[in-house]
Amino acid sequence: MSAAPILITGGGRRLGRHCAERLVDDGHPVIVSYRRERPELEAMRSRGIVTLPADFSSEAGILDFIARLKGETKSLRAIVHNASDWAPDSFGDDAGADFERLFRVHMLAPYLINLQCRELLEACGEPQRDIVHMTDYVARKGSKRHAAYAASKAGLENLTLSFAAMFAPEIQVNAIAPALIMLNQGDDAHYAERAKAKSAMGMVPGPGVIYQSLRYLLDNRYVTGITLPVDGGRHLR
Ligand SMILES: NC(=O)C1=CN([C@@H]2O[C@H](COP(=O)(O)OP(=O)(O)OC[C@H]3O[C@@H](n4cnc5c(N)ncnc54)[C@H](OP(=O)(O)O)[C@@H]3O)[C@@H](O)[C@H]2O)C=CC1
Ligand SMILES: Nc1nc2c(c(=O)[nH]1)N=C([C@H](O)[C@@H](O)CO)CN2
Repeated sequence: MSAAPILITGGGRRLGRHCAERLVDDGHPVIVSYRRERPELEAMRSRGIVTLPADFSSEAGILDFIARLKGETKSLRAIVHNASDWAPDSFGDDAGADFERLFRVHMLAPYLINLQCRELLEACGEPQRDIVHMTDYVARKGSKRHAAYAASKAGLENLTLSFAAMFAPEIQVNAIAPALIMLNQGDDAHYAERAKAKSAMGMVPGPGVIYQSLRYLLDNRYVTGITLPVDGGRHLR
């Protein structure tokens, strides 16, 4: 029987893509969700990664994805909730709609996918099954410019505790809370220097440190209900 796949939501670029390709390197079948078609996805498909379109900004979009995921596989080894919208706060008429969108992407999608795909994880014949929530250092600190984003990530961090208790011992549920891992296009040198200075390590590590953290959680049979900080010592500054 072939191994059960690992699902990474928002896995078409950056951290999610890096982890998807490293998981394939390590012999896992992988499914990723993506929102926008991009050239990188063809390269991923050529490596056997299954790509499913998904927009989690509406409940209908979330439920549609779940239905298509269940048509794609009857079991899952793990689910990594990586999809995310790092939207700054808006102060106009869109503020409420923007807040609700971030709630749906960062909280409602993981909530409904966990509830409705629990059966796929429990159908996995391997001894360990995992759910990993990608949160953020600012979930505990807040953010002057991304308050709605930070609040929705704090909600996801709290869901880690509830689902860990709800799904034990069959499924382990943990979170990874990064700080600066990768810069974005358009981040200039001044931004980069200011962002690096926020942590004790003062660096932009790249996505490898996230895969190391994911690997640790996937390989450890005795860890559940935790949030693993991967933030260069932000709390020390
Ligand atoms: N990069 C960093 O330094 C940090 C990252 N993190 C967290 O780590 C995770 C990965 O970060 P990173 O790779 O930078 O993330 P990205 O900002 O690149 O977003 C990841 C993916 O989420 C998808 N996405 C965005 N909105 C939606 C939506 N409405 N429905 C479905 N998918 C959506 C995007 O798909 P598409 O491109 O197809 O639109 C994108 O590929 C995220 O959860 C992030 O919050 C936390 C702290 C620091
Ligand atoms: N979905 C995303 N979330 C976050 C991103 C990102 O690019 N996409 N980036 C950050 C920053 O690196 C921040 O940690 C430091 O400025 C946070 N979340």
